[in-house]
Amino acid sequence: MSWRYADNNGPAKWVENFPIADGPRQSPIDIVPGEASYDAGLKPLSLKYDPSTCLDILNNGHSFQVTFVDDGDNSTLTNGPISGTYRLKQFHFHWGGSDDRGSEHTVAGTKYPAELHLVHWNTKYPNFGDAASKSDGLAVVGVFLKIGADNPNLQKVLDAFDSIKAKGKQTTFPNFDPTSLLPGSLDYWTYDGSLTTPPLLESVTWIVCKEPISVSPAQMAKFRSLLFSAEGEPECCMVDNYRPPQPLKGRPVRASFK
Ligand SMILES: CCCCCNS(=O)(=O)c1cc(S(N)(=O)=O)ccc1C(=O)O
Ligand SMILES: [Zn+2]
Repeated sequence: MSWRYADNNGPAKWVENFPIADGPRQSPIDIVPGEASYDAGLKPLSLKYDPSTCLDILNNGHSFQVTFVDDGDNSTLTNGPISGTYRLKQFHFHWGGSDDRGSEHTVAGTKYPAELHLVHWNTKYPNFGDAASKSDGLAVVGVFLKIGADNPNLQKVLDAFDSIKAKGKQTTFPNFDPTSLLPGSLDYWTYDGSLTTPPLLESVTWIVCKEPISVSPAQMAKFRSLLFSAEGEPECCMVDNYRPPQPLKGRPVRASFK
């Protein structure tokens, strides 16, 4: 099924092929800081990434992703709200057609121009695909991007875009350290949610950082130079690849900070 983000195949239509779209723990959500409850039991995040596990960068037709070797515990997420060890599988972004929108999570209704997602899977399961179907199978760390100074670490990712402009294009992307894309503070909100793209599986522990990282207007323009379309198809700019906030349905949102 070729889901996208346009009016005829976008988020409002996904429920037709993925009924879980109307499920009890869908993502993203609007995070209302005043309604989040501080949980002193929440541990700090432990993110330990090995740049040598970075493999390639791919335009998958709905975003681009940087994929990691996940056959060992080289790049992991531990502590935070989760128990056990989760391995980094890939990171990707969501962004808007202009700087006033693009993030999936919002903070008291505020949209950021983009949002980074670092996807990890629980090593209590044999592989990513199996984990993706379990209620505690995945943990995604979300980081907001805010318009400001040029981000030289992000620029390393954007410099690969000329080789992956169209859907299906892929190129090697060695020795990148995703730690360089994390904000100075790892204070976070956490709640139980889902994948934000089909199959929308309700298997994600969301960990959303309070502090954004910077992105310059020129760098945002570079994001918007990618294409949803494959080579030989009419060009369709990859923009507005975000799902809007979904009903909280009584879920608690916890804060790791006061
Ligand atoms: C077995 C089916 C799993 C498909 C989900 N794969 S994923 O890497 O977790 C993912 C997460 C997300 S998200 N926004 O982190 O929920 C978006 C896209 C993808 C993707 O596959 O491109
Ligand atoms: Zn995502």
